[in-house]
Amino acid sequence: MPTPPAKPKASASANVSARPKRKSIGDLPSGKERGGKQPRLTLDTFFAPKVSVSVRSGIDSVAGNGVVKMHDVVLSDEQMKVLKMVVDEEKSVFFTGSAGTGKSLLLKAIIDALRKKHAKKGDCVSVTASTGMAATNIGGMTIHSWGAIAPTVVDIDNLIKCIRTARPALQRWKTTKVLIIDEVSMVDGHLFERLETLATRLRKKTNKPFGGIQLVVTGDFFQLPPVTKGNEVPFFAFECDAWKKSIEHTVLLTQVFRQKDNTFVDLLNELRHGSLSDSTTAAFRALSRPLDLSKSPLPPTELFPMRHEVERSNTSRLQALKNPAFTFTARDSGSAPPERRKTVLAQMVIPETVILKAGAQVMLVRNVDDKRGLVNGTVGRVLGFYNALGSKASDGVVRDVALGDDGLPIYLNGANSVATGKENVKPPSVAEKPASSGGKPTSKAKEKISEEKFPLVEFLTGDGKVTVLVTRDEFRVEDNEGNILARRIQVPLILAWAISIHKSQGQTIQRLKIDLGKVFEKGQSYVALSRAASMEGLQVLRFDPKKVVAHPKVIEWSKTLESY
Ligand SMILES: Nc1ncnc2c1ncn2[C@@H]1O[C@H](COP(=O)(O)OP(=O)(O)OP(=O)(O)O)[C@@H](O)[C@H]1O
Repeated sequence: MPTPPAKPKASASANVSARPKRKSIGDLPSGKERGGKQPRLTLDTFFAPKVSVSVRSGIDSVAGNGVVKMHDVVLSDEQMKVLKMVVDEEKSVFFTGSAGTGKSLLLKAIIDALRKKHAKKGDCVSVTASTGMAATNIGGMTIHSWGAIAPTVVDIDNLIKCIRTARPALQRWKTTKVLIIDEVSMVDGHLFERLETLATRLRKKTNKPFGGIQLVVTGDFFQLPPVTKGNEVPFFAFECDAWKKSIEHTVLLTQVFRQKDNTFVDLLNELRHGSLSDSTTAAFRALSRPLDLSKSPLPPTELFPMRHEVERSNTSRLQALKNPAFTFTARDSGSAPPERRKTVLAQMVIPETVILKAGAQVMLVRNVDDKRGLVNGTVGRVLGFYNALGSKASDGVVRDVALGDDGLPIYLNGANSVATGKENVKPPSVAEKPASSGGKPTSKAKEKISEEKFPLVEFLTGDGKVTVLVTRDEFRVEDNEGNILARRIQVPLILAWAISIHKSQGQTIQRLKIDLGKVFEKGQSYVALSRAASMEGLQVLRFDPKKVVAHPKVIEWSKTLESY
């Protein structure tokens, strides 16, 4: 049975402090600032635009026997229960669970199923998340962008006036049947309240909460909290009245998939709640030993709380490599005025310049092939730089490559054909012999070979190694009418000897090194440590139980949750 809606003990107004004034792309001036000769504003002038991404996930079958598969993964009973509750029973649901319980995977299954169900009704399924990164991962928009919530417009009547001038946003408010919100732990309670008010006022009159929109909300409140200024106490979404009114069912997923080792799962669970027994503390301290480097071609990825620490670590390690550097400069375009375009491009996960060398550790920042583990967050090592085969060099992220006995790459063009190439030699010759799979070279493989050389990367996935040539891909930001404000064509890789804890959220990392001495935020240690797939692949430095803190409000509230 689903649990009844959670009844948090903390009151909606408890520990609430002034909301931080956050800047976003083209913040709307305040009411005062907008007086006088200012041109009439439309919402397109200030809210963050839609981020367009490719999410290549899908349900393989929604079979009559009720079994749902995400590619080769079969949803568990508890995941199925949520899926049915959302898709068949049309309930407003919040599903949560500790790190690795398959919330993201389930959400992708839900999105696919809802889109299929509502295929004829256009865009009535709205996919959003609290942060740009999280939105990118599920092919959605930030909740601020979706709702046209200008952080600087405090007065709700003013905000409504603004939204009414933005046809696409108003349309979304009116036509949405299901609103999905991912990584809800970072949604400020005041924002949630505001969304509910807007839904009630902008949509047809109804007695139903949230203007009759079905909510599908997920996240883990033990992970990262809403951003606050200084020492402000966060006001979590679960604390606000709108939450209590709108969420019909709360489901706690209990089966952890990321870690296979139950001992590790138990240790992480204690860590999640921030109350560690002596034996758990001892177990984490014992993980300070260095990882066995002979067991993997890659050194462990280091996690840092601060972006500048990440940059310093990556830059110094790149410099230490003696191999020649290959610089990939983004090809940028877009219809936004130059300054605006610059701001939009600066916020993309992929930088304007990517400098790589053979031997560099890199991370894929695109979901390319879930089935083979080539997803946003997969880490690999650059083996060398080679030409892409085929007519277009920038037609899509990866080309399958295997290394031949002579150490040269064999290009697998599609499933059946091959060609070989030499590093830094242009163009590589097209092999006439069939691949080991027995196919023949396609005509495409014989077409003109691009001048540009791309990194050949050996990725380490949960199932082993996958070697692919990573070509350029398109990152784009659109406004709400689908106009491309900014487009960046770039190799979808970032350096990954080190990454920030923020960027690591949602990822599964096979080999990880974390220095907890530098961690400051509640939930941050848990997010960092729970990325590890195993204890064997995890090194923890300066483990200090005092740095492992869960927010007391979250602990209290979580006591009201039970598994379904
Ligand atoms: N039903 C399932 N069967 C097998 N593997 C699964 C299942 N559900 C999820 N997984 C796998 O478990 C891992 C963790 O899943 P996922 O990232 O969805 O968890 P999460 O709850 O969103 O974690 P986090 O809160 O840390 O982001 C992934 O590798 C995912 O493919």
